[in-house]
Amino acid sequence: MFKKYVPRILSNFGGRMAISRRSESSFRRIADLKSDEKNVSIKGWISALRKMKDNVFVDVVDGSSSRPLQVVLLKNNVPEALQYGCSVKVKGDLVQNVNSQIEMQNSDLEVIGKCDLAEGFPFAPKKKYNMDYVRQFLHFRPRYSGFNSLFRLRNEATLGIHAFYKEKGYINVHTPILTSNDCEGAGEVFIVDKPPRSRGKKSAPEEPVRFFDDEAYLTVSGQLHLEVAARGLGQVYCFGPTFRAENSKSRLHLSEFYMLEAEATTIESLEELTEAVQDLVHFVTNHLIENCSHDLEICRKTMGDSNLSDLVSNVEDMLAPFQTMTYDDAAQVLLSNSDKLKTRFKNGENFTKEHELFLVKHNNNVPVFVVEWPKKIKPFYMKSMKEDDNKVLAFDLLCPNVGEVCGGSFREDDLDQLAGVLKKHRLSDSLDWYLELRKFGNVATSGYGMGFERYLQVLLQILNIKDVMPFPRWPHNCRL
Ligand SMILES: NC(=O)C[C@H](N)C(=O)O
Repeated sequence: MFKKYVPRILSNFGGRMAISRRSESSFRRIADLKSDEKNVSIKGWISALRKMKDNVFVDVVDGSSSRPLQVVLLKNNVPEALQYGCSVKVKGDLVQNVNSQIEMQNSDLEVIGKCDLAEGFPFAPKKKYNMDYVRQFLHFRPRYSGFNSLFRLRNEATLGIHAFYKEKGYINVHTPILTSNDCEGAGEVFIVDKPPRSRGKKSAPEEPVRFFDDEAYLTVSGQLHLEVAARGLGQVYCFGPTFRAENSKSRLHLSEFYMLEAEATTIESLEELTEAVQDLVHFVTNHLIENCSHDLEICRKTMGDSNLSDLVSNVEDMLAPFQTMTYDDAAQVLLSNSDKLKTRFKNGENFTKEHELFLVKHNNNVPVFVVEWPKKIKPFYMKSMKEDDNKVLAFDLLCPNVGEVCGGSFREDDLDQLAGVLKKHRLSDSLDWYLELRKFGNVATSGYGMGFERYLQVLLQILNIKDVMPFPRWPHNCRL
């Protein structure tokens, strides 16, 4: 029997655990403040200063909210080092001011860390900087108002994603980052290499390199592991860092990004699969609107690119019913508009970014699923259509600003078919276990992978993917 263990710092109120006040910090978070409280202490950074005749009005932010707390200081009570950007401790009484906002009065302010523009702090008060400039200072970006909001949005979207899957009964699986499969057809892989200890020391014995003499890679997708987990758990998902080694410096690629992937035995048609993706996008977008609409507004205003006007979506576009068109229909649209395209489209081939964006625009900037793709341009694991063996049961979800945000398919589950495909791709040895999944207790699965940063780019109208990732990595750039 398990005995219920109640840690000393926890007390049990009516069956619900509450953390004892003794473990709480004496500092409060701005988001939690209410008016008419006295002697409240906060810690944060100065985001604005306004000097009046008798008072100085100071805006303090602490990361908990997009709204700063206004602190009123008497002029003769202002520390000398007080400047935009410095870190402070403030204590005072909270009241509701004439603008119905909470304000701190009778305040005592202590500067904890000075911040001097003259000594080289790269951001001046009230100035708007372009994203390329801000990106040079990854170590200060969380304090820049748009990024401050972005971090909270990423957090809230993550919570929304987990809430969505919990509601749908999916199990979160921690798929590995180090993996021995490099063969998804998803892109180029980073190879894991252990540096030989002997390097530089002639006498020491040679140490094995790579992954203890074996091949190992940084994951390009958790899909194959999810296919394992789904045949046991039914409905699974993973959400974690994913790595691609393409030498691309485009505004849409990172060497490390977050991908949300799901796999299920319970979905029976391509229509159901695309519906599941639409539900996910709608749920997470609504979750963000409900929980951090001000952050959404700030992010779009300070970091969004208004030059994108004909490419961007409104938040509402992400909540509209998405469109669906077959690859063949999409191909017809591109062929009949070839005079408007810079890159030539050849039927049966993949779309370029320009083609993807053209198709979205053609659908009035509402996200569009392109379904039923030619087999020869899609990865080996996709299931052929019964009606046409040259097509696979797959989709790409195309969105404004970025093009493809999500891709998915039914997986080939026929043992003989898959054995043939693996043989053709010389994968029979490395993916023997993948084939065995179809041999013992098999059930068909389908799933998808959504680029988290691309979704945020669409929602926030942000041009460059590097600006929706806290610490972006791209070719030749691994700062911090
Ligand atoms: N789980 C998925 O379907 C995503 C797919 N493996 C990809 O990397 O694009």
